[in-house]
Amino acid sequence: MVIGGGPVGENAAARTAAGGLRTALVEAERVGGECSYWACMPSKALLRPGHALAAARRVPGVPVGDHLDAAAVLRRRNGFTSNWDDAGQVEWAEGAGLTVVRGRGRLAGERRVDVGGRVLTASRAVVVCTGSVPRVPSLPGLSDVPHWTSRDATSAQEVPDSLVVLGGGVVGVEMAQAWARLGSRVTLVVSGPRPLPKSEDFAGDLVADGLREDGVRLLTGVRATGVSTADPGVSLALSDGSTAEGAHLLVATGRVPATADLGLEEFGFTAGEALPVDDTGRVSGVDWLYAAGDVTGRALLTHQGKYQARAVGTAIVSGAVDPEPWTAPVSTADHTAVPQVVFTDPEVASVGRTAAQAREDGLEVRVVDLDIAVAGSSLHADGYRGKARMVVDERKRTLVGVTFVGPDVAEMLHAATIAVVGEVTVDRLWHAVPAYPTISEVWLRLLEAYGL
Ligand SMILES: Cc1cc2nc3c(=O)[nH]c(=O)nc-3n(C[C@H](O)[C@H](O)[C@H](O)COP(=O)(O)OP(=O)(O)OC[C@H]3O[C@@H](n4cnc5c(N)ncnc54)[C@H](O)[C@@H]3O)c2cc1C
Ligand SMILES: NC(=O)c1ccc[n+]([C@@H]2O[C@H](COP(=O)([O-])OP(=O)(O)OC[C@H]3O[C@@H](n4cnc5c(N)ncnc54)[C@H](O)[C@@H]3O)[C@@H](O)[C@H]2O)c1
Repeated sequence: MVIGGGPVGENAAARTAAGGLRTALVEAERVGGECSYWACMPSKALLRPGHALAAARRVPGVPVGDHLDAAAVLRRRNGFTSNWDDAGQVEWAEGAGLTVVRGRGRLAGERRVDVGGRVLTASRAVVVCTGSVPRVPSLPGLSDVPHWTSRDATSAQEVPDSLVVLGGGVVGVEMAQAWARLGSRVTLVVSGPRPLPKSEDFAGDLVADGLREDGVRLLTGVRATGVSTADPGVSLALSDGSTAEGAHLLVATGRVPATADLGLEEFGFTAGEALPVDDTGRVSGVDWLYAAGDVTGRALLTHQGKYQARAVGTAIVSGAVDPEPWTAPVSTADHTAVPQVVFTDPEVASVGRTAAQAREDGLEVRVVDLDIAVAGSSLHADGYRGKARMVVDERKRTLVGVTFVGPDVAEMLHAATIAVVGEVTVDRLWHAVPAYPTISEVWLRLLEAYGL
């Protein structure tokens, strides 16, 4: 039985059903989860038209207007969320052999789950895939002032006249750019020197430049100290004594695992904390309980959660005990090879460790940095600006991290992921010849700069 029918729960359930186990999928809101209705899909649908317009403007000879048709963009976004109707996803789940149970699941003893007073019992395992919820910072006034979370920012049916975004993580930068390009006056408040603090510094700097070019007022190095209502909207007091005002305030300060009200305390776990799991997804100390996705806090990304779900499903079906790393029931890549794309313009596409993380991990590291300036990039856009970094483990001569920043670099990421996961040596990579004239020729330049 799977609690939580987001992308991760769906995948865990489909895997056990395909393995021949009768599988129930318990979902409290919409089958498809946060990703389909208030996260990945609508946010990317809001961003894509702005990227297409910017791309066309960078190539002389393409006749384009100077602004987006916001109503058409919002209509297309509504289509990607099926107007927040999960009938299609339920149909898919039933087609995959799952029994969809509507309601909020709560553990009610060993292998038992209470859904609205009805207790279901799993013969083999229960998998918790309940995702995460927005982290609400303790900010004076915040609880009294209506504000947006990522749900509002991805589902708004009108372009706000102005928007203050608190938090310069992935949600903050993506939503700041999406709404700025749709015509909103956006202020982004970031406590550090640049947005995207978990990425390489140059990534945050280039994204900051992109946001400023789109008219975003970027305030760095300031903390929010309080929130109050203003006419119209919201006023955010800042640590330098100034204020940021807007029609709406988006609080984008991270997420916490959705482990509250799940009956986990009875098994020794703390509500609000991530469920500790091994690499097969088995929850520490409870041999019939598994978890995958955001609720584990391992990597808050749809693709990585789905990878964990495939491992969990395989582990449950096969009953494998202590399987080897890099086998199907084990999500080994979570530790060192997680890919992510930040869908801003410029995009940030990265996998594995940043240079700083690799050094912290005690690796003997060599870093190669380059501007992305090859025939493919100059053909792609006039004035193409981008950077690439390759982090090499000098002992093994393999890549442990790669970051590309620039327009349309997302599709270059999977090659880097294969190199990191496959521990391909730079000497063998030399023989992976990039096609001319593509942006991927930067791979050849990186290897030449390394000394090959
Ligand atoms: C704005 C935004 C944009 C994002 N964009 C991307 C992106 O582009 N790419 C990417 O990889 N990641 C992205 N993410 C992250 C991604 O959304 C999550 O990593 C992903 O949704 C996690 O999937 P999940 O199934 O673990 O959880 P969720 O998608 O949160 O699904 C959990 C499900 O469990 C249900 N549930 C919770 N408690 C119970 C209960 N007790 N009983 C029954 N059901 C319950 C919920 O209703 C929900 O449907 C984004 C996140 C945000 C906020
Ligand atoms: N394209 C994608 O893959 C994508 C897009 C959106 C979200 N996500 C994932 O969803 C998760 C949630 O995203 P997120 O942006 O909410 O979280 P995040 O952890 O990426 O960023 C939150 C940011 O808020 C800042 N912050 C925290 N408290 C603050 C405060 N009081 N004042 C000011 N700043 C504060 C943090 O320093 C951090 O930079 C992330 O793990 C992210 O990877 C992925």
